[in-house]
Amino acid sequence: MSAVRVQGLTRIYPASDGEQVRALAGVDADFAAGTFTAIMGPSGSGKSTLLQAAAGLDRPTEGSVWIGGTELSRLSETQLTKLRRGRIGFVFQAFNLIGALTVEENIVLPLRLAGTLPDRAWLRQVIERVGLGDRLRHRPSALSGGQQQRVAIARALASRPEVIFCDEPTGALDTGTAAEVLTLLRGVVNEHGQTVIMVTHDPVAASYADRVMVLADGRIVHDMPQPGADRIAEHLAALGRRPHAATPSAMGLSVATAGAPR
Ligand SMILES: Nc1ncnc2c1ncn2[C@@H]1O[C@H](COP(=O)(O)OP(=O)(O)OP(=O)(O)O)[C@@H](O)[C@H]1O
Repeated sequence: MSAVRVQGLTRIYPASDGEQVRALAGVDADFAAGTFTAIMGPSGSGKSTLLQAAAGLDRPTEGSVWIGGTELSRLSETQLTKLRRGRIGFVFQAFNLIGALTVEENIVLPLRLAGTLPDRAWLRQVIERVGLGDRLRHRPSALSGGQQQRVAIARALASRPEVIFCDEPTGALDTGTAAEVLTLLRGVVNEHGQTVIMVTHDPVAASYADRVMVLADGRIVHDMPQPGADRIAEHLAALGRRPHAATPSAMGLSVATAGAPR
């Protein structure tokens, strides 16, 4: 069963010089329920655009997106908002927590916005999983970066969504804290059967996934079962050597030495 499917996904942006930017050029992909996928590729290859379209945050120029059995282009803006609040979770690099609210209030905010009552037993599990039970009354500013990202993950999980989309969730974290956050995402897939789709530049982060998809120029150029951090880095470095492709430094390449515990 697919948690997310995209077909013929094309996104064209108007550019300031009157030209057009083809950020996605007909992407087909199927993300099975209960799997963890990393989306990688050079800067400007279309990763965030793919994530935004697949998550219903942006409407594609052409093509279709399904979340479970629901095709997004058939939905009104109100229906799309409802679907995003109930069936999708988001985690961003910049945490995006509300400073005036406590940790607990941040976690339940999407449920309040959706006007739904929290499933108390599920929330307890989520809070226990992210290890923030003793921080619920704190403001986000009193927490470390890793703890703030764990609040953001708990918030993404609060509605018990089918899919969690993450855009560079460890981009602002040090290596050790990043490993904790990635282990948490891995556990969400292994133990709760949720689906995680994560954009990352980091081969070590990608090595926590079941599958690695690499984009270049708005197309999928590699789609492989977890090959390990070293192989991922090699694939990315090879892409960087192609004519006209982004340089390895623009890809934020780091030399990967460690694989991830699964
Ligand atoms: N709102 C926009 N308006 C115009 N062009 C855009 C817009 N958003 C993205 N683009 C262009 O679309 C292409 C793909 O951008 P996207 O952000 O998806 O790439 P990315 O792979 O996520 O890059 P990065 O790794 O640097 O975040 C780029 O050429 C970018 O400049």
